[in-house]
Amino acid sequence: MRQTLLLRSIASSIRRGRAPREPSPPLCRSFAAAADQPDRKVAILGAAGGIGQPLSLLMKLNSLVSSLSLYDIAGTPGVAADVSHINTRAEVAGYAGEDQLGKALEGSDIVIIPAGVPRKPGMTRDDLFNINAGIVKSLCTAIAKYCPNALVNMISNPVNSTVPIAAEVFKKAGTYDERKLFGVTTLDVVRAKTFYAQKAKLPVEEVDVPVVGGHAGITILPLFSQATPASNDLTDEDIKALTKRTQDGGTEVVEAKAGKGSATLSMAYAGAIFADACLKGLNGVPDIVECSFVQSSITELPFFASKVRLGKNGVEEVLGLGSLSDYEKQGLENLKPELKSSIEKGIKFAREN
Ligand SMILES: NC(=O)c1ccc[n+]([C@@H]2O[C@H](COP(=O)([O-])OP(=O)(O)OC[C@H]3O[C@@H](n4cnc5c(N)ncnc54)[C@H](O)[C@@H]3O)[C@@H](O)[C@H]2O)c1
Ligand SMILES: O=C(O)C[C@H](O)C(=O)O
Repeated sequence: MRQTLLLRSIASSIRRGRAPREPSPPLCRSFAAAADQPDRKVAILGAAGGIGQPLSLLMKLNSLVSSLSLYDIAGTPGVAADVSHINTRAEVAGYAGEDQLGKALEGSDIVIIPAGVPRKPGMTRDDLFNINAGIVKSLCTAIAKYCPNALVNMISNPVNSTVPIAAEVFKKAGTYDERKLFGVTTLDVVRAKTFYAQKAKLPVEEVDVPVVGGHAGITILPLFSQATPASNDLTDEDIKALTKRTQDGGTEVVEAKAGKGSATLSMAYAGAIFADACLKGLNGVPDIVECSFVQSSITELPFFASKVRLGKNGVEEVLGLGSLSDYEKQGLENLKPELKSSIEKGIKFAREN
């Protein structure tokens, strides 16, 4: 088609006795080509919020997305109109209010949930439980009804409890598939990589650090003994400080924002990385591995964050912990009681409400 047009323009220039014009380079190139990618619908619940807006932007830039469904209790028509003008593949629709939730969810391959309240200084993630547990429960009830086969990427805190709540809701509805439910812990990995690269003076884009356990305080356990590239320059004190900074990364941002919420931009980045990995897995790209809080049997706890291999049906394999340093072994034992109690709290809430 382009070639035919070019030939016609050359022929007409020759007829008019002018030199043929070079075709001009395309304007506003999109980020990536979409050729031959299957159609994928991604829904974001809480899309008008601090995380939801930049996450909507990043998912609009992802050429694996053909349909982007933005849902919130209010404000989504504006976000959707704004994002929809970006010249990338995904068609964008905004839905506001509970009566539009079904339409927002129908046909979704992935549902990302950043709906709920964030922390203020002095609060723990568990202090969000009373509000966010109910929000997550009602959204998951709708997912079970309108898109029971979707992969669910849970961002809403406390993740250590909201993932078990989602599992119980899906079990009750008869739609639970443990391969399709993920607590998003990617921000812990993003932080661990950044802090480790800075301290070890390594190029950050080459660094990998697995983070296991859960997503709150000491339940976040970065495995610096498995970091790559390995660094021989770090002392035990350095590793302790890096571990603490990773565990307190969320609080560092909450305090810096001084009452105006928690991490939103770095979380949107992390959420977009994780959703992209899920999309690639669904599309059959091999060897897609990310850390995530999933149903697990690698410890005695029913949910645990570790490396998981993603495939066409979600989790293909939950990978083991690998060999741990004595410091990490101790960290693992220390985190279990808190993680166990957060998981049980979520399960109890979902069963009783
Ligand atoms: N997993 C992580 O690593 C991580 C990182 C950062 C934040 N978070 C959590 O993400 C959540 C959102 O944070 P934020 O900064 O975007 O908050 P925010 O208040 O800026 O946005 C939340 C959005 O959720 C919407 N919402 C509330 N109830 C809803 C419902 N029933 N249905 C749909 N939308 C609803 C609100 O209208 C709002 O737009 C918080 O719970 C926060 O703790 C998790
Ligand atoms: O710290 C928070 O409350 C938000 C989030 O869980 C984070 O790790 O940044």
